[in-house]
Parts: sequence; C-alpha cells; structure tokens
Amino acid sequence: MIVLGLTGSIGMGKSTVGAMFAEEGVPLFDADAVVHRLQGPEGALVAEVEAHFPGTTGSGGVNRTALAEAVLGEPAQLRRLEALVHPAVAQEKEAFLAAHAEAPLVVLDIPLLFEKGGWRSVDKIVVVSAPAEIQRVRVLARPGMTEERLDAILALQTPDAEKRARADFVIETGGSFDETRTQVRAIIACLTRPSVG
Ligand SMILES: CC(C)(COP(=O)(O)OP(=O)(O)OC[C@H]1O[C@@H](n2cnc3c(N)ncnc32)[C@H](O)[C@@H]1O)[C@@H](O)C(=O)NCCC(=O)NCCS
Ligand SMILES: Nc1ncnc2c1ncn2[C@@H]1O[C@H](COP(=O)(O)OP(=O)(O)OP(=O)(O)O)[C@@H](O)[C@H]1O
Repeated sequence: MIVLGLTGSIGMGKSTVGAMFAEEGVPLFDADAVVHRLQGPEGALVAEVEAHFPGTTGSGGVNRTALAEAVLGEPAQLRRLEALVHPAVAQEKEAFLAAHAEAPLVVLDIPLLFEKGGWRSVDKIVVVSAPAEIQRVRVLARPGMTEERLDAILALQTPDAEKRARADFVIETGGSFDETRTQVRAIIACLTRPSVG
C-alpha cells in the first residue's frame, strides 16, 4: 500500500482535492472531518474541551468560533487543545490504515502534515497550492473570517513555498475544477501504474 499524504495551507483546496481522490475510488482519511466529529454533538472530546476551555461548548458540541478565539494568538492554549485533539486523530488514522490494508493507494488529508511531523510516516506527499491572492479571497469569503484571524492562522502554518519545495507532487488549484481533477487523476495513474519489467 502506498500512503499518500495530502496537505496545503488554509483555503488552498485540500478538502476539494481529497473529495476528488475519493471520487476516483481512493480511500480517504480526512483528519479535519475526524476533529469535527469528535468536537460535534455527542463527540468524544466535548467534555474535555469544556473542562479546559469553559464556555466553548453547548448542545451542538464545541462552538468552534468561541474555541478559535480562546486559542488563536494564545500559543500555550493552542498547545493544550492540540494535546487533547491530536492523539485522538492519530488513533483514528491507525484504525483507518488497518481497515484499508489491502488497498493499493490511500490518501491521508492532514492539514498539519509538515507542522506536526506526520510527513515522516507517509510514502509520498501531495501539496495543494494556489496563488496567495486567490487563497486570501477564498478564505475571506468564509463566514466569520477576518484579516486578523487569517493572518493568525497563516503565522501557525509552514509557508506555502516551503510546502511546495518539500512535496513529491504539487496540485495547482488556481484554475478550473476540471484542471484540478486532471492533476488528481495523473497522480493516481503515476502511483498505481504496474511497474515495468
Ligand atoms: C482552532 C479551531 C477551533 C478552529 O476551528 P474553525 O472551524 O474555526 O477552523 P478550521 O478548523 O476550519 O481551521 C481553519 C484553518 O486553521 C488551521 N488550523 C487548525 N488548527 C490548527 C493548528 N493547531 N495549527 C495550525 N493551523 C491550524 C486549519 O488547518 C485550517 O487551515 C479548530 O481548528 C481546532 O479545534 N483546532 C485544533 C485541532 C487541530 O489541530 N486541527 C487541525 C488538524 S487535525
Ligand atoms: N480548481 C479548484 N480546485 C480546488 N478548489 C477550488 C478550485 N477553484 C475554486 N476552488 C474553491 O477553493 C476553496 C478551497 O477550499 P477547501 O475547503 O477545499 O480548502 P482547504 O485547503 O481544505 O481549506 P482549510 O485549510 O480551511 O480546511 C473551495 O471553496 C473551492 O470551491
């Protein structure tokens, strides 16, 4: 099995590209979706988040806007949150890999692949990328997003140029969805082609 790590900075198109791999039949592990589930209604992390960050949860689970306010720009608080969340995500990732042990190729969509050392345990890395102006426009269109919040998040993330330099494959998402899908298909073909000889 080839384990392909999928990453990229905020708004570069990870989720969109991950969905395209899944549509092509490649098993997809979505770390963000796992975090959402664990922080959602009845989620396994809600009680612990409330204990560490009082007032950030309610009947719908974690209020992510409130939690973001508590941790963004507060490095010690963010570390506490990561210490709660990341071990739970790692456990789900191992279960996913075990469940798909027979697959020729799987994709792990991990936003913090470079930041947190996950790059060491994947076979190949694909980075999604687009020009910085396009990234900003996309992210600022999201409800509740501000310039300050975007800059706080970007400051936590490995710069796009470094991500690109460390990638085995770069998918440019600044063009059309069809152009993105063509790049996804080319990577799958490259990684699953029967070796010659
Ligand atoms: C801070 C939280 C509450 C903000 O939630 P919200 O829904 O508003 O934003 P979202 O999750 O879509 O994240 C927005 C951007 O911030 C990035 N980001 C999130 N957490 C982190 C982090 N710990 N370090 C750097 N970037 C981060 C995401 O990759 C994304 O690009 C949430 O991201 C969270 O609980 N983060 C801690 C868990 C974590 O590290 N998740 C990311 C990888 S699994
Ligand atoms: N060619 C393209 N390929 C991918 N995404 C595109 C393209 N054109 C426009 N977009 C848009 O760019 C946005 C990318 O958002 P997406 O949620 O996929 O990014 P992300 O990297 O997962 O973000 P985050 O780090 O915040 O989780 C989406 O709104 C998508 O519709």
